[in-house]
Amino acid sequence: MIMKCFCCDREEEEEPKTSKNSSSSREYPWKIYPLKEILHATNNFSDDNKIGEGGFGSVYWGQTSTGTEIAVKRLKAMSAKAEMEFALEVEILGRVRHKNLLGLRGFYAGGNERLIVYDYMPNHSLIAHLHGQIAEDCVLDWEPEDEHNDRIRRGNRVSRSIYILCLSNHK
Ligand SMILES: Nc1ncnc2c1ncn2[C@@H]1O[C@H](COP(=O)(O)OP(=O)(O)OP(=O)(O)O)[C@@H](O)[C@H]1O
Repeated sequence: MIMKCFCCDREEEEEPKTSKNSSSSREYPWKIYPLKEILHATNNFSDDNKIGEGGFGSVYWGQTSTGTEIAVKRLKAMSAKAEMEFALEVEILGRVRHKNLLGLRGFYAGGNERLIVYDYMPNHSLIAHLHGQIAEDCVLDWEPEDEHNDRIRRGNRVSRSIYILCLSNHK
């Protein structure tokens, strides 16, 4: 799934420095990570650091030497489909930058290893907020009471449509 919906209630933090490896025609705020740096940050992809599992690989929490928290997706098997997912994700997230979208910090590609480094999002995914314990604790009110609530309701409708789109793409 390319559209990454995380609930971002986060402070603005310093962007990673654009590396010499990044495109010179456009200043992308990502970098190509040395494998060593990612291994060090994730404690060699220790099971204790594992925070999730997706269709294409496992996601690990990590911390860089400067103390920045990161999430690293490690593609589990090299296949044409996985390679395509990797390329698309890096390409799209590398171009889009918004405080409510998951930020790409960089990637590593070498041998059979494909790693994508994101900002770590501690607030769980949109799906976790719409389902499960978090959803039970925080029920959205869909009923408009006044103009302000009506705007929120319309916003919720859009979010719902995006969510449904995400789900249908996910199948
Ligand atoms: N940047 C992140 N910060 C915190 N947790 C994350 C981050 N990225 C992924 N996760 C966790 O890892 C899980 C798996 O993420 P991943 O992106 O691999 O899967 P997905 O989007 O559900 O599926 P797909 O493989 O189809 O993209 C997420 O549900 C989430 O719990």
